[in-house]
Amino acid sequence: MNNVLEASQICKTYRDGQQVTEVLHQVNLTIAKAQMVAIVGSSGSGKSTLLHILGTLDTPDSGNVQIAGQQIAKLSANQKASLRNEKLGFIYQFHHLLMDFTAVENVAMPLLIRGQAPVEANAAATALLSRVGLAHRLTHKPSELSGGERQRVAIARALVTKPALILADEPTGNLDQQTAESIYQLLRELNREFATSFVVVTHDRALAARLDKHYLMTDGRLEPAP
Ligand SMILES: Nc1ncnc2c1ncn2[C@@H]1O[C@H](COP(=O)(O)OP(=O)(O)OP(=O)(O)O)[C@@H](O)[C@H]1O
Repeated sequence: MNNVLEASQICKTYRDGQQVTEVLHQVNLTIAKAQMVAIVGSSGSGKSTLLHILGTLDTPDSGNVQIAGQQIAKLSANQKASLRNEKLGFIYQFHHLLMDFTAVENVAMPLLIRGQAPVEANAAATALLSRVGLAHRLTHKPSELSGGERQRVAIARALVTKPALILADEPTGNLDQQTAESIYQLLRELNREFATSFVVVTHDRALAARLDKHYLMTDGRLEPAP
């Protein structure tokens, strides 16, 4: 099985009293191993909602999500948490790094949660931080790093468990053009090196056009870009 993710006929509606908002309408998405896919769309079109559903952090009203061959709807909360820890990595625009911990500690955290010994976890985190160009920032805390450096720490943290699929919400969102370019180059290198698949939600159409496949989200409908 070469598909890391298969989502079919995903629907999601929010109800607030009388008001019904259909946020996702019969969305289909398939991601192959080592494929990088972009989703572009205007604000409020449903991109983050879809990303949360693909990441098993939210449930669709109907439709199926399969990750690494497993039907998400059949899993318990604990099984979903294990699947997230083993198969998925998350990168957010605002990093969500732990502010009281150093770069190495932030990156080692997912391995420690898995039960890996601290010495090994720190060695793996150090190697990956060096790989993303932060060998000289290992013991810095997030407040002592630039925006681009923090994003690199977040990328290293997402990759340290060698996930099959990384879900990235605006990974270059609040960065200047040059830093955004270097983050794109880094994601592409890591994609080639580890055969990691990516779903990247972005407003940056130039970035989207450089990924392997590019979709447009319009009012909850996902279509391949022309
Ligand atoms: N918990 C919720 N309850 C009600 N409506 C919601 C909820 N979460 C999201 N929405 C609505 O769903 C729609 C899609 O939101 P979503 O965050 O997925 O959009 P987006 O495409 O990611 O936007 P942006 O680019 O601004 O982040 C929006 O109209 C939003 O107001």
